[in-house]
Amino acid sequence: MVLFDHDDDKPREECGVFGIYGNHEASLLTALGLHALQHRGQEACGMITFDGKRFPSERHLGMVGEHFGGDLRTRLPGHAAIGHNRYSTQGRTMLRNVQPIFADLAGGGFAVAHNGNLTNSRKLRHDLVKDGAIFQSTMDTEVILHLVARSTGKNFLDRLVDALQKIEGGYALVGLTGKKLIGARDPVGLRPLILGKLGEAYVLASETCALDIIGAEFVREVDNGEIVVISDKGVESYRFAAKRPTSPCVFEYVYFARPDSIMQGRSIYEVRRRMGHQLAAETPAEADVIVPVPDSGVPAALGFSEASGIPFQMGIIRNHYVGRTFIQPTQTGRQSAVSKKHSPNRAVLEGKRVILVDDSIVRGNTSKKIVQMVRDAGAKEIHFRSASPPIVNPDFYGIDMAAKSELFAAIHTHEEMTNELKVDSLGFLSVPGLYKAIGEPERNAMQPQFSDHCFTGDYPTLLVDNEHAESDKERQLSLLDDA
Ligand SMILES: O=P(O)(O)OC[C@H]1O[C@H](OP(=O)(O)OP(=O)(O)O)[C@H](O)[C@@H]1O
Ligand SMILES: NC(=O)CC[C@H](N)C(=O)O
Ligand SMILES: [Mg+2]
Repeated sequence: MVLFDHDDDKPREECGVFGIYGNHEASLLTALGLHALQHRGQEACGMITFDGKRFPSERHLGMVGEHFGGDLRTRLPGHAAIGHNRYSTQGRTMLRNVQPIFADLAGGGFAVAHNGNLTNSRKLRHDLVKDGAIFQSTMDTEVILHLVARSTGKNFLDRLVDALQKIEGGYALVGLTGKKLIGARDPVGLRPLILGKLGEAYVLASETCALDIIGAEFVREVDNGEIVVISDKGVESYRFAAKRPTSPCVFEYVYFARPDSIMQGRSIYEVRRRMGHQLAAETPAEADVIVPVPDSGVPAALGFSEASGIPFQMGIIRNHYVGRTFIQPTQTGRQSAVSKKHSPNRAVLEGKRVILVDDSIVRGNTSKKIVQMVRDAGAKEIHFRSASPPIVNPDFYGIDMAAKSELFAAIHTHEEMTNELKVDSLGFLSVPGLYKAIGEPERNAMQPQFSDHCFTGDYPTLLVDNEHAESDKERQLSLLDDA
């Protein structure tokens, strides 16, 4: 008998991670960094510092601005800190599932914050529990702490390497011990992690926008399969996986990252604008105005307008007090956020032939509502364009696209989508067009330059949990009902 609903452990989306070592305002700077990374996770935020003796820590449900104001130097003192913005992938939104998570290991304290999603964490968790491990959360991330704790490696680094070699999936990790700030990136390089410098202090962050906000300079990206250890000795680098070409998640370029961030030397904004150029070339339409679906559709719409010569107009106004909708944890939350977020600008739309440009269509929540809204505001024709290809496969590395049955393009033909959206025409960017926009002449089918599984079905890692059938008992990760 199942006593409670199964923990809703379906993957959702990204998270933001930040770490700093060697600055006595570490917590203040971490709060700023997390603030710049708010778009990567809106459900919870947390921070842990090291003050020379202990690990002051705060973990909250909600956003950074609500919790990390005031005199943080008193609340969270120390010269080193790590922080996290959570967008849950495994484990519901509740206090015990807020990161960073901490453990008192035999050798001292260890805290970790994770962006990404592990694809074998449920299998590992079941094995660990059988072996006596007591889990405090239902997050995939916690298995890392248990694996480090149980490793017989001779020092901390060996134990961490041991743990990382057992996990599969996507991860950018920041870790903190009494002596070190640690960064690690999965062997494929699915999730982003960069190294920066602020005076004598070193910084780790998901995106460059978090360096900009604190005035830090970009040093380099953490390599796929690399661990960086930052201590009083400076930065040391170790490999825990064989060298292979990196293949970051292409969705960072499409939607996740902030447009002012730089990834792999590319401006996200410029990439998205080029997606718009490409989209205009591949799926032209006759129209009076190009209207972006704010926020993430804006650069591509601008590009579409540049390439087509059709004027760009703000035909949809975005309410600034509603965040990202796709990263809401529930379908009801997502739908109500979409309605509150966008309003039609009748002055632009009435009597016009409109091309609506968004970065992507996932479940179709946004596009369906927007089209209706634009129609009600008097648009004569509506042509919907997505600046990414149809999303037809689920993601298991930290994006909220777990079930194929939820993906609009996976369950409908092109004609059905056109009818369901009630548009005059519908167009998507092609996979070759996407690669071209990012700056690659073509996709390397043997070794794709990006993890593009949501479009192609080509998964870069093993999907252990997905292939392992769980019993009812196994699916229920925790009986503690404290949501
Ligand atoms: O098809 P759907 O399931 O609706 O998901 C896709 C939509 O969600 C995202 O917007 P979001 O509101 O999350 O963020 P944004 O403000 O950055 O565009 C994305 O930009 C699309 O607009
Ligand atoms: N979106 C993320 O990167 C989430 C990290 C982690 N898997 C969690 O659920 O907390
Ligand atoms: Mg959007």
